[in-house]
Amino acid sequence: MKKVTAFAPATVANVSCGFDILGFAIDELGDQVTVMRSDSPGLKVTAISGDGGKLPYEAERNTCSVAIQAMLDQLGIAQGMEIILEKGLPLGSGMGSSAASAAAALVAANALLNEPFTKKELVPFAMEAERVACGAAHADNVAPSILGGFVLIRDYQPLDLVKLPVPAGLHCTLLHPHLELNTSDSRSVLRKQISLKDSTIQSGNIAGLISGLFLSDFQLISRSLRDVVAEPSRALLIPGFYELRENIKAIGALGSGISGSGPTIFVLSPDKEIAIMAGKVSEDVFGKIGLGLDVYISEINNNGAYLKEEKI
Ligand SMILES: Nc1ncnc2c1ncn2[C@@H]1O[C@H](COP(=O)(O)OP(=O)(O)O)[C@@H](O)[C@H]1O
Ligand SMILES: N[C@@H](CCOP(=O)(O)O)C(=O)O
Repeated sequence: MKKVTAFAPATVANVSCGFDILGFAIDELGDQVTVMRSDSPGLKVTAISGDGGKLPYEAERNTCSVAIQAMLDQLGIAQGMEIILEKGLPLGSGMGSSAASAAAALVAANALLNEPFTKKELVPFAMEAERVACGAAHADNVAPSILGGFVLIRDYQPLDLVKLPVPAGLHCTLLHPHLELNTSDSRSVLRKQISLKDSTIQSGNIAGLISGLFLSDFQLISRSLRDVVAEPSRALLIPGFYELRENIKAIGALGSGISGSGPTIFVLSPDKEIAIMAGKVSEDVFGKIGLGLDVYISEINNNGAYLKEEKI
């Protein structure tokens, strides 16, 4: 096999109460990466589209090549490869953009090398790419982008990933106001210490959210979508955030929160109709503020990154 293309989806990290330890994958939106064997040594990013000319071509800085290099280092081989990135995700949006590039690159390169790794084993390589993109090797975007569904990172050392069930009917609305927030900047505004009281509240909510997913209990999910760790500092960077939350609750959505480090806001709904209504309500809120908005409606994507094309 000489050339492989893979797609990896956008993701919602944190899901309110799961800072750095929970994320889920979205349908359709994502990045596509083609990887080709090359006779010349090293990894070369040869084309990038859809990024407005903003992303780096240097192999040490692009998350596609950083992730593949980590994989090759583990295998102890020096296979040369050319990489083409088709960026489908907006940058600095909170939808796991750097993660989707790395996830697609890894799934393609793994296929090119006849699958030496399982999908789960690819996650640590993608985490190295996150370290380069935002300074922290967090897995709550890369794990769901590769594996699909809701993924819990029970521990980082050693990495312990748990795929969680997805209740039937659960829908997500992603509201992307036209602002750019860098993950590293949004991490720098976070408090370094939290109180015992906040730690108790956050633990109760993450346990409640995970129980709600297992029990398909929408009301329990709704009560648990609360974040006292990251949201209080980050919501200040997103105009309309709290007004939107009130309007969303009024239409019967389960709740809303910051997607990853923002500015995108995610809304979880028990069905598609409410998910669509959530988009309409948000257009009003952001229209009043004078901010452009993109709305995406999706079920939870339970499959994650996949191969699109292989050429012998
Ligand atoms: N393929 C890529 N290679 C290198 N940097 C990337 C790539 N894709 C996105 N980035 C950059 O990584 C940084 C962090 O992005 P990311 O963590 O994905 O933010 P978000 O998920 O909020 O869009 C951003 O500055 C973004 O431009
Ligand atoms: N847990 C991370 C998630 C960052 O997600 P992104 O999509 O904004 O990169 C954090 O909260 O910093």
